[in-house]
Amino acid sequence: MKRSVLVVGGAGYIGSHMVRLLIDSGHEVVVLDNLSQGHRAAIGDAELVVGDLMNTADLAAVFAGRRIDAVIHFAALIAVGESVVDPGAYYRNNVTGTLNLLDAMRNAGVDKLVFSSTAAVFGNPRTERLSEDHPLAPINPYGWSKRMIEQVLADMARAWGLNSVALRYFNAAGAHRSGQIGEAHTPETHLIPVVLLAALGLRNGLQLFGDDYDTPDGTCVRDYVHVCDLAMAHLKALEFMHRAPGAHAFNLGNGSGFSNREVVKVARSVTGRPIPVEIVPRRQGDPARLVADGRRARDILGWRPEYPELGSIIESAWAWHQSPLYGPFASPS
Ligand SMILES: NC(=O)c1ccc[n+]([C@@H]2O[C@H](COP(=O)([O-])OP(=O)(O)OC[C@H]3O[C@@H](n4cnc5c(N)ncnc54)[C@H](O)[C@@H]3O)[C@@H](O)[C@H]2O)c1
Ligand SMILES: O=c1ccn([C@@H]2O[C@H](COP(=O)(O)OP(=O)(O)O[C@H]3O[C@H](CO)[C@H](O)[C@H](O)[C@H]3O)[C@@H](O)[C@H]2O)c(=O)[nH]1
Repeated sequence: MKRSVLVVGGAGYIGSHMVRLLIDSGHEVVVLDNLSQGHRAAIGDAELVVGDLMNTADLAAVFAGRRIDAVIHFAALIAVGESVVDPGAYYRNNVTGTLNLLDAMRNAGVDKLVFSSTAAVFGNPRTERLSEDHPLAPINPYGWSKRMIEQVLADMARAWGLNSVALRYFNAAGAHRSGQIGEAHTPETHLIPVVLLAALGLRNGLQLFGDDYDTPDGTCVRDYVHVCDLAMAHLKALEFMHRAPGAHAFNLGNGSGFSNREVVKVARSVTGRPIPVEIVPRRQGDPARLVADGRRARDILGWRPEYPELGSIIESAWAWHQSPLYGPFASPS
């Protein structure tokens, strides 16, 4: 069924892949983004309202005069290390900003939300793979900001009937098969793009944050999931909310963990370039290992990742970073 969807943070990395999928699937889209990290060019012909979650007038204006069936909310500050250094900015933007959005939704009578949560809500894992039943015990302000909103969503389901799905992504990576959109943050802090920028000679190699973790090779382990597979999970969540009221959460990962050293090795093989690595001290706030047990999303949402292999995820990101279209995205807007 055709839906009318507000995508908040839709000009960003994951949001722009969502916008593309919604349009390709025949849905109507309006994007709200402050372009602090987003790119106008990433959303093609979709309608863009430039506005900020911290400005309640911007929010009221985007809902006024539009029929919106559901909101997909990507807008946030996203860097784990930065959140340890500047927690206030993270709680303000991610928590207060989302509360403002929820108030505007309630005022406009919109009761469906898909929320970008994160594996960082779990903190240090007590089991090899993280299922939805694992305790939530974040170890950095970024993770706490998302954990708090998950609680807010549960409370608002009871208070006024908000229906929501929190999707806890593990590590998003890769780019759209068209080669037209992909990851481009300023500054770039995520491992795979940093490694690929080093392969291109646009950075002096990779600073690897710590090799003294309790993992097989001493470097952190993460579960990489293709950005287009994440977008597909949102489409399924959108339909799920129509048949399952209340607040729900799903973990989205492929269930395979790769150490930072393994990521560099696969990237060297995909790019055929030497990628120099310098070991530096640990970055604050990093859990040693985050790997998903994604069975619930597969069983209940029917989510089936199309690109589960790390090699193909990095290949798609490499194609994007080499594309002439990447250049204009290398700074925001
Ligand atoms: N990238 C990952 O690996 C990852 C993993 C888990 C969860 N997440 C979550 O997914 C979401 C999207 O991540 P991303 O990598 O696409 O990030 P991104 O920075 O590329 O996208 C976020 C977008 O939101 C916009 N934005 C930020 N604050 C805003 C505000 N106050 N008002 C309006 N717009 C605002 C930015 O301009 C940007 O376009 C985030 O909520 C993030 O926490 C990301
Ligand atoms: O230059 C770098 C960049 C990263 N790393 C390491 O690579 C691993 C992955 O780091 P990323 O910054 O790529 O990703 P995170 O796991 O810290 O966090 C990402 O995934 C999380 C979910 O797992 C969050 O939701 C978050 O938004 C998103 O930034 C970490 O061990 C990090 O220390 C380096 O060694 N050098």
